[in-house]
Amino acid sequence: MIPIAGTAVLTAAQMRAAEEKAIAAGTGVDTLMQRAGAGVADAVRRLAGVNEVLVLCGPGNNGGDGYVAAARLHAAGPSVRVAASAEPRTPAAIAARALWTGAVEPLATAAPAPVVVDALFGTGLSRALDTDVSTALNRFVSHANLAIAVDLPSGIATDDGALLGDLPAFHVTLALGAAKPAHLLQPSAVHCGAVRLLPIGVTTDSDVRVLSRPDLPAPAIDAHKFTRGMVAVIRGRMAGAAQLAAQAAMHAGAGYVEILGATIPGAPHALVRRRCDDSALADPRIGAVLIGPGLGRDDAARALLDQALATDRPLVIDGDALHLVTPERLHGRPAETILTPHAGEFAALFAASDTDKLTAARAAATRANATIVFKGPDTVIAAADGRAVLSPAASSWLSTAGSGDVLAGAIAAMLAGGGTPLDAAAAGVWLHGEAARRLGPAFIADDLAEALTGARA
Ligand SMILES: NC(=O)C1=CN([C@@H]2O[C@H](COP(=O)(O)OP(=O)(O)OC[C@H]3O[C@@H](n4cnc5c(N)ncnc54)[C@H](OP(=O)(O)O)[C@@H]3O)[C@@H](O)[C@H]2O)[C@@H](O)CC1
Ligand SMILES: Nc1ncnc2c1ncn2[C@@H]1O[C@H](COP(=O)(O)OP(=O)(O)O)[C@@H](O)[C@H]1O
Ligand SMILES: [K+]
Repeated sequence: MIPIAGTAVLTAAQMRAAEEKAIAAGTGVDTLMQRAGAGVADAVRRLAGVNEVLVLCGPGNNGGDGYVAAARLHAAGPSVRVAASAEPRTPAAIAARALWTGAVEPLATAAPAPVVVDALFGTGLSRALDTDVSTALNRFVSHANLAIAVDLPSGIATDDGALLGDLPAFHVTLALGAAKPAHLLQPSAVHCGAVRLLPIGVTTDSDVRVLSRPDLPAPAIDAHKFTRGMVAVIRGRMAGAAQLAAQAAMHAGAGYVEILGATIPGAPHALVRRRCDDSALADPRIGAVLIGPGLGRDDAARALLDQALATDRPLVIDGDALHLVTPERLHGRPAETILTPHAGEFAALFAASDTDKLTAARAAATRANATIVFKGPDTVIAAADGRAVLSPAASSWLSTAGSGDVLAGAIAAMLAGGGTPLDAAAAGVWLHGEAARRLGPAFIADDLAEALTGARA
């Protein structure tokens, strides 16, 4: 049971390919199922203690994992019962079923237990759950003190996180072999509870990974303010938003932050103010320019955006600027670009799409030749080369005005500090989430900007 931070994320097809590779190399599916079932039994025993366990088994290999786990749990001591939705159908699941010597109760009439283990369906789910199955699953989970899903909560679409039925929420999900997009994308992720990885000896590789704590060392002994990263924030119509972003960049660790345009009274003394002209933007020491927070969408805003796009400095584009730019305008830029849209800005920039958030973000990154931070309760970060990072759900208290400005400032600081755009965006998202976690409930964006200092430290 290991945390999924930093691990590879595989689709159902990629997982099957990894499984087939292992099988071709001599590790049979029965061996993989034994490893999976043993890992599940071990995790359940640790989490459930002496409480009675009810294992729900489906017809495929997810059910097979359930039978193996039930047999192993029984051998280890705890009281275990098994209920099944259908007879096992795959050879491996049929063999696993034979290991369970106790009764197999019908799903509809089985009594609940304090601990329920859902091994009904995993990556092979091909359609919505039948109502009788989802009714039974809800009944068991609502009566349990602890609900554990094997690989995925049954009824969740592995690759896009859609809910194929009326699903309960689980406390823990044990991802077998690798995390899947559904463990991180909404609406499914919230049904998974805490996701833990059970390695099963299958080599898993992917361009998509789970967000992890970035490596952000203290400044080098010979560091000075410009080597730590210089951020220029372009002020637009609403100075407060740009100032919030600038403060966030400072608290996230940038060595020098300037606002291009007038500040407002009470701005931090450490914040430098300059006129926004071509020479200010051409300063070669600038590591990242940020435009968009509070920019406005009028002609003055368009002129500022033109200036920002013309610089040869790395650029973070947020907020209003995302309504003024087009993906095609970003193609010729001589330096890296990061775009930080929420769902509305994403739709305005790339047009609404009916694909899942990961696919949409990756396509958008390629189209704009930029790194995309597609924000929300399941933030997806995608690079133009196809790599992507999925963030576990951050605090829902982030749904407060100005928290996006803070994120943009944090990302600009990371970019100015010298990271690749994908690493910088991921580090900014991590710092933002960590600052929110440290604050607990009911904070405002100004608190969040300040809390970046603690998260960065
Ligand atoms: N990858 C690995 O390395 C390893 C994977 N392992 C495990 O295998 C799991 C994947 O197993 P799997 O492919 O057999 O699919 P699974 O999720 O058990 O369900 C398929 C069955 O359910 C049926 N069915 C589907 N939807 C349905 C519905 N709504 N309502 C009713 N029936 C429905 C479907 O029938 P069909 O669609 O053909 O009609 C088929 O019979 C994976 O999650 C992991 O736990 C480990 O054991 C070892 C290593
Ligand atoms: N329910 C939520 N759970 C987790 N994070 C959220 C949630 N709602 C918003 N966020 C995060 O808060 C930030 C909000 O950004 P944005 O929508 O641009 O706000 P604003 O424009 O007010 O600054 C984003 O980083 C987003 O991912
Ligand atoms: K399951």
